[in-house]
Amino acid sequence: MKEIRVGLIGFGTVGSGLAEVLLAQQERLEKRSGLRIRLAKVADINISEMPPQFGDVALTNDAADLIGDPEIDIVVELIGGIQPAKTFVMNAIAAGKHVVTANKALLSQEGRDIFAAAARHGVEVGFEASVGGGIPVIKALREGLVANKILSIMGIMNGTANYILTRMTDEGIPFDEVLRDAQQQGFAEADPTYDVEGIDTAHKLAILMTMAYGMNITHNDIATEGISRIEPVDIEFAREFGCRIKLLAISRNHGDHVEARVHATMVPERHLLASISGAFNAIHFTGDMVGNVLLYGLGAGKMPTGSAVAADIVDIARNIATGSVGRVPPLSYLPEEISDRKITPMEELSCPYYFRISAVDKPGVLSAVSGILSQHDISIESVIQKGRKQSGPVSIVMRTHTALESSVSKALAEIDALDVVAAPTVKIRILEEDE
Ligand SMILES: NC(=O)C1=CN([C@@H]2O[C@H](COP(=O)(O)OP(=O)(O)OC[C@H]3O[C@@H](n4cnc5c(N)ncnc54)[C@H](OP(=O)(O)O)[C@@H]3O)[C@@H](O)[C@H]2O)C=CC1
Ligand SMILES: N[C@@H](CC=O)C(=O)O
Ligand code: NA
Repeated sequence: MKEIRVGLIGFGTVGSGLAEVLLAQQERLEKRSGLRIRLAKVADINISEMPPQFGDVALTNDAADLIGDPEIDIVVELIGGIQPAKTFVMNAIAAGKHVVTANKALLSQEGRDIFAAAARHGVEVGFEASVGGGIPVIKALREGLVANKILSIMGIMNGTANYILTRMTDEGIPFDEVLRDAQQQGFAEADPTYDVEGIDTAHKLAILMTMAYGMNITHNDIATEGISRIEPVDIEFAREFGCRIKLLAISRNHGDHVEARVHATMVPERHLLASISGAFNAIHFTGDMVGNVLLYGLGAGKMPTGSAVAADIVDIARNIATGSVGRVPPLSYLPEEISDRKITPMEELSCPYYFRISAVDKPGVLSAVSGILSQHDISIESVIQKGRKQSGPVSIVMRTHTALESSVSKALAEIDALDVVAAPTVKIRILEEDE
């Protein structure tokens, strides 16, 4: 049986998960591929000894030693971050090795260089684990939906943020405590700001948009807000409005321009995405031929992500064995067909909004606020003002009808400048039930 040798850089959460998947599924993979896929070498800066079940796997602390090893066919990068990950990936490609990575930060920022180098050197780059963890979303988009114009992408793409919001909503656990728990479970990024500020979701949306629309885009082109300003009180008010708060990635293809945004969103309880809990992700595509497709599964964690990395390794191993390397373009479109597209300015977005205004409880405040909103053509659907306080600000909560983002920004700047307003207004966009 032909053997394909894998070299793994980074034996952390996902790296050790991959090693366990390859060991546990060795026979199954042989039956399915006719190949022996062997983890031959691991490079990790801090590990001095491999766990006993991986006793026959060589260990080094120097990634260069693994990349330069002529025995290795596929180099798997699982250290995360931009550098030295990019150097390792580029050196592996230059050495004629195929590469698999779960590193969405790297691909969304440096993907152009990496895919161009891979094409020049005739090697493959697998990145299934970079979006949706264990969910086969990359393969579904690239191969299953190849006969569709993709009209929209919408989803929950960060397990940590969804885990935090779910436990805050269902169990009332404070933000910091749930974040620590997500870190202990290995869901969070090395810098968890990426998870809670929406940056990781923007990395993933950029990768999907490149593949869906054949466009050049990095996460820097995506309007991004996170969940760090969401307080338990917002979760309570969302419940009163019949919604749950989710961190959504939203992109719509308008032909000559495309929408791309990541932000906390109030999702009506009857919407499919409202029921996605914990570290689960759900990614919804609309294709012009197929209609709606929803992919659901664990978006983070050792074994699900290890399973996605293993799937890429098997794909590449099969291509090596059958002499069909490069059969499927990694980004779905031929490289020369990937072009620049205009991104819709955020100011042109229209949707209903939730505002939580912290104001001193004095007569006339509500009319001052409504006056400003009406001057900017923003009409209020409902208002909640709870209790009266002797001192300190109270929350005035409003749900608006559909309003233009640029008008909302101007109105909130005026509202926040009022003497009676004590803190910047919290704004959350609301998804409509049929979106
Ligand atoms: N965790 C998850 O659920 C998911 C993670 N990903 C992505 O997978 C990648 C890996 O994440 P994860 O496994 O969680 O990260 P971890 O931090 O758990 O693992 C990274 C490992 O790489 C080691 N390392 C760091 N620098 C080097 C180096 N220069 N040479 C060799 N080894 C090095 C680290 O050592 P040390 O700890 O000492 O720094 C650590 O053991 C990231 O790109 C992440 O975004 C994708 C999907 C899901
Ligand atoms: N930190 C990420 C890991 C997977 O991509 C997440 O929480 O989703
Ligand atoms: Na995936």
